[in-house]
Amino acid sequence: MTILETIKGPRDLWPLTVPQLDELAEEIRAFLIRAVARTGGHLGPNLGVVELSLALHRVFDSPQDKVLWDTGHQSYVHKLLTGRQDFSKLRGKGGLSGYPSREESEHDVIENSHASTVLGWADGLAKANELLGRPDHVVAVIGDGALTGGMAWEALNNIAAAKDRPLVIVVNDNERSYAPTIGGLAHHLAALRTADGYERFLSWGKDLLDRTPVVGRPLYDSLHGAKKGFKDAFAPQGLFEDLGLKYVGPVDGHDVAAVESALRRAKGFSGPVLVHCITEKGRGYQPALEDEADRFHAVGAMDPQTCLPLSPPSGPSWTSVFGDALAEEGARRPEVVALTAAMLHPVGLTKFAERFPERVFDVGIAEQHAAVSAAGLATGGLHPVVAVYATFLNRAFDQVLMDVALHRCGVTFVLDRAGVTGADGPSHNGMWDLSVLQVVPGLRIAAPRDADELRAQLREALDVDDAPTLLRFPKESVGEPLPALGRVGGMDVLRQDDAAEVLLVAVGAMAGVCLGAAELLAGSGVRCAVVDPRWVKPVDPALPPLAARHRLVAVVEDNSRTGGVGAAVGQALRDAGVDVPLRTFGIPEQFLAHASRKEVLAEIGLTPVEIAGRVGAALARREALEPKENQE
Ligand SMILES: Cc1ncc(C[n+]2csc(CCOP(=O)(O)OP(=O)(O)O)c2C)c(N)n1
Ligand SMILES: CC(=O)[C@@H](O)[C@H](O)COP(=O)(O)O
Ligand SMILES: [Mg+2]
Repeated sequence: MTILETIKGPRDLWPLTVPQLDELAEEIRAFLIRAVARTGGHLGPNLGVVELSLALHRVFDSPQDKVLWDTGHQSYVHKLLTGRQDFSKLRGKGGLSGYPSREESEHDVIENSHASTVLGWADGLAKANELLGRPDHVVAVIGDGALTGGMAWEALNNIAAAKDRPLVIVVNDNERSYAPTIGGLAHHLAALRTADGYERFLSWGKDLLDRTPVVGRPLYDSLHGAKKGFKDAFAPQGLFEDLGLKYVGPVDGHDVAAVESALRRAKGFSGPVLVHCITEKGRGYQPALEDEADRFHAVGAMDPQTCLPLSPPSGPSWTSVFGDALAEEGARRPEVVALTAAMLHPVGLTKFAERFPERVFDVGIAEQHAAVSAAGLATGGLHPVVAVYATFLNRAFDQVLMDVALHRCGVTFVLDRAGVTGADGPSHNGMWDLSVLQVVPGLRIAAPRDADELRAQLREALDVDDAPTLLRFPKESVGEPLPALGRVGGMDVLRQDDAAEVLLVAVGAMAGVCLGAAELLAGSGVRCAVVDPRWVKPVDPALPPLAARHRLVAVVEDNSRTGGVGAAVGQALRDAGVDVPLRTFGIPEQFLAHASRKEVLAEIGLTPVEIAGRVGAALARREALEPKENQE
């Protein structure tokens, strides 16, 4: 039996010796490589927090003490130590979530996989403990990447002010988000890392000079006098200490005894304290360590020996089509610049960055800053393209509204992972953008249905320099071209039928689903036309009169039904005095449990069969309600 198999809960760690802990760490790494290669997941981040997780659960008594994880993608070891060792369906339907989950365990608190929130949670929990007289500890783990998010600093500002409120912050500093972490903070963390090197260098120098006859001592004394200036130059006084936080570190995050000692010291402080752990993303797995792009930050199911994907993609992704198109546009349009929030490669900016390195800005995990900086770039005469995952733009809504749109800035937002993403769980689905952004005056939104449309709509967006534009597409292969048979207003006709009873309005990647539904309906004698609005906001003025020529209209979108495109179409029809019955198909107003995109789409009825069935039933109900003489 392995040591790992004996760990049923954190307290089983407490009696272990350091050699046993080192052995357990190796067992855990082997487990992670084997299990995550089989299912896919965040392998690199979790390989980097093995010893840290062991030490945390030896020093703190979870769940009484709260162990909190920022972003939560690095909580696999935490799960292994808190009674969850069946990773066979990790991130899959009915299996373990890839993030903390209260439903799974009392040891889990934050399920939200959006970065930079952990310190806010910790601030609140520590205040609650103080007010309710609980002696429990709160320890928050935040990565160096997540620390570049503004929310982290809002929390730090509050935490540092409460000098007598215990709270332990662990900075898991592996020098990377996906790519190496950017910005002044990264430089400061690096300086703190050298602080340790500086001290070691100093003690080495002192020993050497002590052993140097005659000149040694006087030389050491003069150097020592210069120490203050030298230290400030090479290891500046900690930003965190200047804020008012106690600082412990830097600590070798892979030396479990050292981490444990630092955490025990921190636990003993009566106020807020920051433990700076130096770790290595991908530790213990050479292919991850050699992965310059992102140290196997997030891998698909793969062969652990060859690292080749077990199920290669069926075709080019939307991301790759966008990346190629933007690089081409960038060659023609010198005013185009690109912004990423620490996800240059995942959002497809690699090629653009290779060709125009001076025209790409990685702002760190700071989507709000990206939007406001883009407003500045646009006002300065450039055309910024802000490429983010759809769900992460949620936090920049006010900046899109009040900085970009209010000032009519020509900024183009490109939302990857729009719609159901699936395996990353409820906080990763890009299911709110078409609802939340409906209220932004002047913002124009496009949803391409295939690669050609993505390229065309990107060009159209880049031509707009007096208003914000936005494109959105899902996490999947881009699929076959879906050619237009004609155009009505600005809308493409995908299935032509002048005698159609039903009009299906297909939003973006739902075009294929609508064409499939129309085919099924035709098989049961219901004639359908299918249109793709292309630009879904504002609603095309040609849509109400077109709708009026049908007996039923259905809008199908990979977005929340609440306040989405379907709702906007309904409002446009009413405003135009068109009272044709309307059905809206989309994502229900709920948080979706993790499963594959395909499984989730089936669960929520965004499939040809389901849509055909419900449209057919709605039409039948309409017929049943109509007086006989009205029916053709
Ligand atoms: C608001 C937000 N933006 C972007 C992401 C995507 N993302 C997930 S993990 C990650 C990098 C996190 O880096 P760090 O905090 O240093 O953790 P590490 O992976 O290095 O352990 C990013 C950018 C996110 N989860 N949340
Ligand atoms: C934790 C996080 O937010 C990202 O790592 C995300 O899981 C990546 O998603 P994709 O795998 O879809 O790029
Ligand atoms: Mg990091």
